[in-house]
Amino acid sequence: MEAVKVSFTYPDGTEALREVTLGIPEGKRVALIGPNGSGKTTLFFLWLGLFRPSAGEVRFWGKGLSYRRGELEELRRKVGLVFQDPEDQLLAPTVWEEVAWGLWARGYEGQLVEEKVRTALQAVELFDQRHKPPHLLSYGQKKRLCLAAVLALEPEVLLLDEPTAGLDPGQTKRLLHFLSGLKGCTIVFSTQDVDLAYSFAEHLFVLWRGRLVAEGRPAEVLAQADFMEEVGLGSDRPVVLRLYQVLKEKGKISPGGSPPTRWEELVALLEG
Ligand SMILES: Nc1ncnc2c1ncn2[C@@H]1O[C@H](COP(=O)(O)OP(=O)(O)OP(=O)(O)O)[C@@H](O)[C@H]1O
Repeated sequence: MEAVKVSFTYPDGTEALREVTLGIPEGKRVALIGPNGSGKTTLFFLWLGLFRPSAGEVRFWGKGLSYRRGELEELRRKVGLVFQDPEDQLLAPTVWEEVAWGLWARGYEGQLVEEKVRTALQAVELFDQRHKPPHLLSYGQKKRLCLAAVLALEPEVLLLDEPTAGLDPGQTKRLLHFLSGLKGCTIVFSTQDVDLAYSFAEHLFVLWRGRLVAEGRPAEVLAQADFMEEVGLGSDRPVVLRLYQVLKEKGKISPGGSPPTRWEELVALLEG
């Protein structure tokens, strides 16, 4: 998925994106990081063809979007978006139907629907709640239900808008573990959390005031404290990276190799 010199201005005149050019590497976990209002959600909507750019071109694996109805339907079969706010996505009377709905809309029936719904709900630990109305779920459960509804459709590309916002640490850990196991799926997630971007993304894009201001490997981009401060993401480097650098300076960890991205890896390095 690519954006080529994409600009987007809302009808009220707010310029949300200006000349953004970026390409999502296929099959990778990719973070879009930026402070509030930097244009992350707008970019997701453009990728899904919900908005058309004011200038520039949105491409899906090299092909520019034409916005014809059939093409948009095809695009939305391949690209799944999980909204930041679950209330924007949930519409069915029960948890089970919330997941089944998208499958029915695609012509799936009977036992196949049963199986796909069960698998998706079990993946997000909500199968036991399948008879409940979604509005009675907790916020974190609603977020996981939205993910299940999209996962059941087996998208090639998963767009996750702030996937861990509002989840407790246990849920966050299990969600990331689950997402790491989705082989072959390109995952693009938006966040303002440098620790999340560092530990989970393989590639990273930094948006600031609607512009793309950096991209690269998380360990390289997020290590630049002054730059991160300038673009409104605070001067704190990711905790694991910071500790690794301090321990290396103090000679507690032998130099060489790439920095660890998770606590477990840092501890393993310390234990030598
Ligand atoms: N419907 C709209 N009409 C007018 N302006 C909008 C609309 N939606 C978003 N904006 C503006 O567009 C800019 C980009 O918003 P967007 O939601 O894409 O940012 P974001 O990076 O996803 O922010 P957050 O991290 O807060 O979710 C902001 O200035 C926002 O106020």
